[in-house]
Amino acid sequence: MNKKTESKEQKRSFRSAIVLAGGRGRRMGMVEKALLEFERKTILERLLENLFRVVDEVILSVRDNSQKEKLFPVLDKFPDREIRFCFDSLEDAGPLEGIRAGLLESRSENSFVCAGDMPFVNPEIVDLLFEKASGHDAAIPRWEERMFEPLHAVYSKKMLPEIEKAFERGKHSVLAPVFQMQDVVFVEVSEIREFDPELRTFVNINTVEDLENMIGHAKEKVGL
Ligand SMILES: Nc1nc2c(ncn2[C@@H]2O[C@H](COP(=O)(O)OP(=O)(O)OP(=O)(O)O)[C@@H](O)[C@H]2O)c(=O)[nH]1
Ligand SMILES: [Mg+2]
Repeated sequence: MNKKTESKEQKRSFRSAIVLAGGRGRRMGMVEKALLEFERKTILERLLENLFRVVDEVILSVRDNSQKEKLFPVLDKFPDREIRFCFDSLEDAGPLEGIRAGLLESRSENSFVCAGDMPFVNPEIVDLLFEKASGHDAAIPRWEERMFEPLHAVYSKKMLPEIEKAFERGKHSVLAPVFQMQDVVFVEVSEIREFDPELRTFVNINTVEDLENMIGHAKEKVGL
């Protein structure tokens, strides 16, 4: 680490990331997507390596204890890092429930939230989103009018009461509480492209085809 990076890190406040991993991976055939491996590393390990360049703790948002046990071995790869688990209260309520559990567990006012099936999350973009969110309720990438990346965004704890209200109204979309918050910063994808021209940071793996497209022969390696 050079002096410039060191002084930048000293200045900033404690940062948390929440990795959503409580889904069932139905479109992939019920696999644990975070544990898919290519080039000898799981998606989760890659993601944690990238996140720990810019955050101080990571919360793995899982549905229950048996899922925690499956993901637990990844902690061995990060012996000096702060990694905790949180659990859904509502069963199969989707990513919004995972965000709620994560924000409750987070030690920071602002947390970067991403899906656990994103192998190429770019630390520079995470850094940018934290900077944009500072003093605001959230910072969310926006493609164009009403197209967003809500599972690659920074949220403050102010989202929590809005999540409660959304659930009370029977709304489970992540954007439902977002649009109720007063001070959300939208970060244009054109700005993100300056750091990540191919926007690999948003890549997520939903289907076997996604996996094949991304890593060519990975299909063989994971035995699908
Ligand atoms: N904690 C938690 N995370 C979830 C839940 N549902 C989805 N996620 C996570 O949210 C992210 C985005 O969800 P999807 O891409 O739909 O993943 P998925 O639900 O496993 O996949 P499908 O079953 O194919 O929809 C993934 O990282 C999931 O693991 C949930 O009920 N609880
Ligand atoms: Mg899903």
